[in-house]
Amino acid sequence: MSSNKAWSKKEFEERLRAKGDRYHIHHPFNVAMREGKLSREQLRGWVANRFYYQVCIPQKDAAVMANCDDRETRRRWVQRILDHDGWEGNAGGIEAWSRLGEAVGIDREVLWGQQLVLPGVRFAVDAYVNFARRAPWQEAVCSSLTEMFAPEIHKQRLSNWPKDYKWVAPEGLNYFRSRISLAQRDVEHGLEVTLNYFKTRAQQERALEILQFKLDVLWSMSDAIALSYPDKPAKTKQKKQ
Ligand SMILES: O=C(O)c1cc(C(=O)O)c2c(n1)C(=O)C(=O)c1cc(C(=O)O)[nH]c1-2
Repeated sequence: MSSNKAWSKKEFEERLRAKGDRYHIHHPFNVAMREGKLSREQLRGWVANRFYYQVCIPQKDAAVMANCDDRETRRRWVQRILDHDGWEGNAGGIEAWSRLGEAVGIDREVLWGQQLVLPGVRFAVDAYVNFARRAPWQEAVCSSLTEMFAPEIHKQRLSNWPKDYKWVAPEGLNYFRSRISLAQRDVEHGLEVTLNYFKTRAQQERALEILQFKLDVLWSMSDAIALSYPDKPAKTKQKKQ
């Protein structure tokens, strides 16, 4: 039966990439961000909540490594943890995100204390970390492939924030700048693992479901943030008495 035939690697990759139409780049909250429509409070809410994702990513990557029995893979994967946690002479991504927090005016203690992290964001991010703890490491690698779509969203922010959110200190944007090349490197490795591991058609379809799960994690985070930081109703002109 032809419908059960495995896709070629090329077609499999194309189907993974086609999932980009469900990326949070299309979420109404992100669309509003790109169109310069967010209030200071909304932008601060987003930065404070995304911080929880940032601090959990290295734990997620450590879970992948803990489950991985392949030394070569671990040697490459460990770099992801260092990218976020930093090392001597490099403060790392979490610190860069915390500079973004300062640039939008969030008190360092409030940010690091996770005081603004919403329950929905916590649930979504924790679901991702728990998936990486429990799944075979190759499945966890597959779930990181939303990063295929991340360079575009970082580029959007780099291009529109300086004109639409002039009140944000420019050095706050360094995190986005740093992630473009790192995401591309991560994706190269993630795709290599995924295209080799998911071989049969059923496995390839499972990979698409895993990617969808991760897209849903990101979408749910945006839903929770949008709900708690709603648009202000447009001001109506006061009638002169
Ligand atoms: O700003 C974003 O929209 C965005 C999205 C994603 C993603 O697609 O998962 C990541 C990042 N940023 C990011 O900065 C990052 O370090 C990262 C790591 C991972 C991952 O799943 O391992 N995703 C992402």
